[in-house]
Amino acid sequence: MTTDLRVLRQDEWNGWYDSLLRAFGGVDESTEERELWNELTEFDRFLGVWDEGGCVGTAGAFRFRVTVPGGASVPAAGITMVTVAATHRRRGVLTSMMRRQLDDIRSWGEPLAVLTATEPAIYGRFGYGVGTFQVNAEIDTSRVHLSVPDGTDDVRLRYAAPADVLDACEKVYARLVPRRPGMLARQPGWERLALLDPPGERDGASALQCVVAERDGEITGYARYRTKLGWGVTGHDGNVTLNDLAALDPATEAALWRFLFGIDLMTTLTVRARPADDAWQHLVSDIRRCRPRPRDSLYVRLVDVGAALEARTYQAPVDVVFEVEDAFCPWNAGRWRLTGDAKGASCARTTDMADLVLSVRELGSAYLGGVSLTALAAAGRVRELRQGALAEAATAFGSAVAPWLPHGF
Ligand SMILES: CC(=O)SCCNC(=O)CCNC(=O)[C@H](O)C(C)(C)COP(=O)(O)OP(=O)(O)OC[C@H]1O[C@@H](n2cnc3c(N)ncnc32)[C@H](O)[C@@H]1OP(=O)(O)O
Repeated sequence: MTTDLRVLRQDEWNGWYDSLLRAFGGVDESTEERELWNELTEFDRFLGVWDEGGCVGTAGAFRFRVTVPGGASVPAAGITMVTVAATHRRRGVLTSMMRRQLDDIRSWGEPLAVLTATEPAIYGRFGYGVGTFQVNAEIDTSRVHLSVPDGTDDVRLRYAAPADVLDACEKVYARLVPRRPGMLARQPGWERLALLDPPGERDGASALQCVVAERDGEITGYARYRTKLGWGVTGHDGNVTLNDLAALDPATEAALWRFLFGIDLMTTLTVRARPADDAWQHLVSDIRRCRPRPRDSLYVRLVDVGAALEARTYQAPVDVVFEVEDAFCPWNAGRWRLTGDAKGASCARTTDMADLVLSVRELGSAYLGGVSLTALAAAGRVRELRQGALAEAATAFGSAVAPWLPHGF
């Protein structure tokens, strides 16, 4: 099979995007969403594979910055829109795009690549490890109650049209980005994703609604959500679905959750893609009736092991030699000495004996502090050669705040 893999041209985008939608199950997307993705496409970083004029492969790499433990904002390629036409599957087209992408990302000097996967089994072979988990929940708000902290009553809530307060909400989001590993610094344009609200995709629910929280005249948080009223034999049976919520302090956080729990005629609150350590889980009277479920979220690939490990800090002093296996990006393979603490780190090639043996995929999983090296060792995926090195590294790599990806891409 001879196919042509090359950078996407602007005049090819429509056919390229149609091919992508077909591979994602023939999604019928709104014009509004299509136009937004077209605007967000970074043409110099998007690839297409062509067979006799037809598009059979798509892949992109957004120019992102992701927060790492310690608060630094590190360049990361946001891998997206990866598809291969069903007519051309299992012939190595995906592998050829992954090869080209990772070589490109290395040449751009970006130490990380990140993605969310339609199927978790796809990307491990290319060195991506699951680095963050999210929590989904179906909360029975007719039975579950909240205990809120002092100060909650000082927070004022008001309804606002989502577009009218977009800039103010984005400022709140931007203040939260350095506080939590995994959060993405949003480039101009990306905030509009949160406003997408095509009537055809509401499934009987309301248009997007927004409530902002204020204290002393300043916006300190917001929630965007939809409501869907239903009636059962016992009466009202409505559902609230939360799209996103951000709060700068505990009182604001509690005020917003109390609002969502208390909307009249609603008996359930559906929560998607929240941080693993989200505060509401500790405000509720009955976590079991909230049915929290973890799900894999952001996959992380260290494209440059040395630069990536140096870019974050470590919550306890660490001095270990890793033997890294990386068949797909062999420039990472070999021994690296990492020394670091909460102030900074250095990571360089070494000929010293290895303390821990692992593949780049495990390093990707542990990188943001959301997956423990000890757990990976218990699964046989990290081997300890020097006694004590595992506990030392596992403690150092941890994060006081659970890493979290705030939105898809
Ligand atoms: C970041 C994102 O965009 S995630 C979106 C991923 N895309 C989708 O889910 C859209 C629907 N699926 C597809 O488009 C395609 O099936 C793809 C992209 C997942 C795979 O494309 P292909 O060109 O068929 O993959 P390719 O032939 O290069 O396979 C490489 C290897 O991965 C394996 N593989 C491919 N797809 C899968 C899968 N879904 N699950 C498990 N293994 C897989 C292949 O078996 C092969 O293994 P091998 O090297 O041991 O033989």
